[in-house]
Amino acid sequence: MKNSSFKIFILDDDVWYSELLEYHLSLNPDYELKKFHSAKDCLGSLYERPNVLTLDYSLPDKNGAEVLSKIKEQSPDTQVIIISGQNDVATAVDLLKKGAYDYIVKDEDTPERLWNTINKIRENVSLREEIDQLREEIGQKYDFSNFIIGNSDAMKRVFTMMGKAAKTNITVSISGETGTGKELVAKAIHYNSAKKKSPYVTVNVAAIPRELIESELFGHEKGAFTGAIARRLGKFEEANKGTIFLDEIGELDISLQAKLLRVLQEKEITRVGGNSVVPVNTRIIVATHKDLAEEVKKGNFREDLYYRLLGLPIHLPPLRERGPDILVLAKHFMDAFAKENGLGKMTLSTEAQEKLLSHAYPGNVRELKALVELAVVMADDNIIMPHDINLTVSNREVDFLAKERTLREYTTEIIQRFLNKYDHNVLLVAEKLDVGKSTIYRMLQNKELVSK
Ligand SMILES: Nc1ncnc2c1ncn2[C@@H]1O[C@H](COP(=O)(O)OP(=O)(O)OP(=O)(O)O)[C@@H](O)[C@H]1O
Repeated sequence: MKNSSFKIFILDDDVWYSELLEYHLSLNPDYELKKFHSAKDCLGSLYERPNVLTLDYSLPDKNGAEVLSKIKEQSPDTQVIIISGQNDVATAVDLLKKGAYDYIVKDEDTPERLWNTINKIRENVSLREEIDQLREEIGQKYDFSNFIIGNSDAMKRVFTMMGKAAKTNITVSISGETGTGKELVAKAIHYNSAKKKSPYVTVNVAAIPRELIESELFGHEKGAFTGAIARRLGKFEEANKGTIFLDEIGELDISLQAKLLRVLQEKEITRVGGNSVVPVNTRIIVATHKDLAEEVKKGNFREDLYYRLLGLPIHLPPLRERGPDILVLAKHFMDAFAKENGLGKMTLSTEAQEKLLSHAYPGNVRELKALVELAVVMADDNIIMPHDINLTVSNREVDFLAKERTLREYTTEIIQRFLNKYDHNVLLVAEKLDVGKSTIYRMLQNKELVSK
């Protein structure tokens, strides 16, 4: 039990009787007992929040029902047990309706009955505490700052947007390069929202063959097509009252885009091969690594659907723009992997840190995680050295040049990489690259570069 001490107030103007109750209850050393002989004194001490209060119904200074309502007002969690000289059923029913926990008539069995009732209350209190604690633990598990790592300004902005998204049911569109954590963000929004106890269903639009996607999303009736041997519910129905996460939404076939738009507008679906409409109440989160606005311009994505889905946009910056987060994440993955594999405490050498900072991470966080895990396996003496980090899998120069950019974009990227590498020491970076420090300051001010 979490609270070993359990506070009980005994309110009875009969001094002898209250001492009798006190004597019986004091047999349990966990009970902290206090006696009061007037309603006024007792009500004045309610700030101590007793767990239980035994209330003599006929007090000289106040009627029992009145005292009960004051207690419920001032200390709603206190359980009140009425102790009455008379067996008056109508009064008992009335008091129980007003929130009393039990009504006990004074006779030779009273102490015994009181003892049992209090034990029952105590059990309930400890169960409630346990439930509260479990709820808190679940909340913490999904509290995004615990499992989405990042202290950079860019990630702080993402956390702020996530907080706003979690408070309402607004549609959320998450953009960002591959491996930046889009799916992680979607999940965290769901588990921090009011829908957290309802289903969270993921559909990777790109992974489902074109001819199956409609039935996957909206379900089908028996005999709708060859092979449809039974009715099957679609992901939208599965996610009813919860959240559906449509990953890679940019890959949705244009013919299905119209159907999805209709579902969003009407808030109902029709299963493939069916006639009846099924209402759905699902929060939608979509993600894409594509620039959807660009896809709209190219005619690959419907403009009306684009605006429907845009909702609250959250952009996940590429890892190379998160500055010091690279090392924070690397250490997180290193510790987690070492712990999972019982390898003891690992250290990342300064040279290894420099090597990690100088890489561009086209695969973003996913790539960093894989690199670090391999490095932990390769490391001798629990220290990761530069040669344990295998960057050849994705040659950084090739990556850097693969995507054609303007000279200005290259310049920005180079300065950003140097800033990351040299702990955002502007003077040092200006010296190393032989550019004016005011150029760097100006670019930081214009948010072309990301500061720490
Ligand atoms: N900020 C972060 N903190 C901790 N782990 C992260 C973070 N971002 C991403 N990850 C981890 O990196 C991996 C890739 O993340 P995720 O699958 O969410 O990316 P994604 O953007 O959805 O990728 P894709 O575009 O390929 O679907 C996962 O293992 C995820 O747990």
